[in-house]
Amino acid sequence: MNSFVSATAIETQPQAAAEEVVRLTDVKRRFGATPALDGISLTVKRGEILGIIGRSGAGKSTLIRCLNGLERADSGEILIEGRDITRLQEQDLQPLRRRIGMIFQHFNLLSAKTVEENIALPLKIAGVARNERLKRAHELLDLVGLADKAKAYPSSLSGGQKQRVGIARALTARPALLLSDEATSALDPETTRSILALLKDINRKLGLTILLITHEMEVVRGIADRVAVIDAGRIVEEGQVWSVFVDPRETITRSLLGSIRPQLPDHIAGRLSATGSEAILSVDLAGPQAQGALFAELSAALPHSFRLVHGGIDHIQNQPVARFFIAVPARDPALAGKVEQFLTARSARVEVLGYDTDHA
Ligand SMILES: Nc1ncnc2c1ncn2[C@@H]1O[C@H](COP(=O)(O)OP(=O)(O)OP(=O)(O)O)[C@@H](O)[C@H]1O
Repeated sequence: MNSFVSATAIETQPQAAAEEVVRLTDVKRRFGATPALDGISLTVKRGEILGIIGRSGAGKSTLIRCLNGLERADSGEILIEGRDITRLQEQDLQPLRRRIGMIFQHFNLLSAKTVEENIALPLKIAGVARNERLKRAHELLDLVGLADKAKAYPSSLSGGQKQRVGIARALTARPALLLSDEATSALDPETTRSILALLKDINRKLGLTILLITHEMEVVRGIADRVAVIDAGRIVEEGQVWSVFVDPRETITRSLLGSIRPQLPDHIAGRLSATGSEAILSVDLAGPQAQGALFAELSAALPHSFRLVHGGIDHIQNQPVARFFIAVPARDPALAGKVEQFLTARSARVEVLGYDTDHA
């Protein structure tokens, strides 16, 4: 973990405004026949990290452009710290845009300027004196762990270092909201983890509100408090990250969760049919139950009632989240029902996926 300077030196300006930094109500934006945003309603509370996840074409970029006022919504309200940006003229949007810092997939740094100049640029544009803006740039370089790179040019930095500069620049004007647009999509997994750790650290230290737009559930899993799934311009599922992981309701959410959630191995899934010698059940559960002696108790209550096939326990937002696959002998047709009853009585979600005949 990096050692960062005291957050008090660079705190975001406290605002007397409402708890909600962002509130969208029934926002619509259509391009010809395509409803890019089809009635989006969501809120982001101060200090919260909200992940918005969706496939390509789901409406993420349109949502970002509407949020920073680059795109006009056809209808609906977009409140940033209580002010409806859909009603503002272009010249009134400018100060509001300064309340939103942005980081991008490809960093968008100016190659002819040094790291400190890149970071100080928003203050230069705002007319802040050179000494003051460089002081601020150095505070931010300390915060992102790049104090020794002030005089370097972006071309000499790694992708992770460039994104740290991008984060520092986004924070220069002390924004109320950090908007992250696929900020880790161009980075390798290890660098992604370090950038997510940095964002979480800044969120904790500064109380910074972060809206993460991504197509990767791993990013959401890493740092978000809540997740909203966007599909065809609509929020189709929303909740605390751990609860969406344990009980995804929508097919699109299950698909986005993909391999970061245990799946029945392909060679077993491919064998499943409507009859067979064993029923294959998925078992999902979260909280203390996920770490309890659930299977030992099941074994004691119903001896020889199951075989563990696959799965494990993950920890999301400090919550144990478990997903297992078990095989239950089908010779006693009532057994699968009894096992299911035993597990559901202990708050597990159980689904019979099919029957297997060949587990040798
Ligand atoms: N300027 C535009 N003109 C016409 N159609 C557009 C325009 N911008 C977006 N769309 C359409 O609106 C829908 C949502 O697009 P958007 O770019 O917001 O999705 P996205 O989730 O950001 O996708 P990606 O991850 O691929 O960038 C798509 O069907 C897209 O083709």
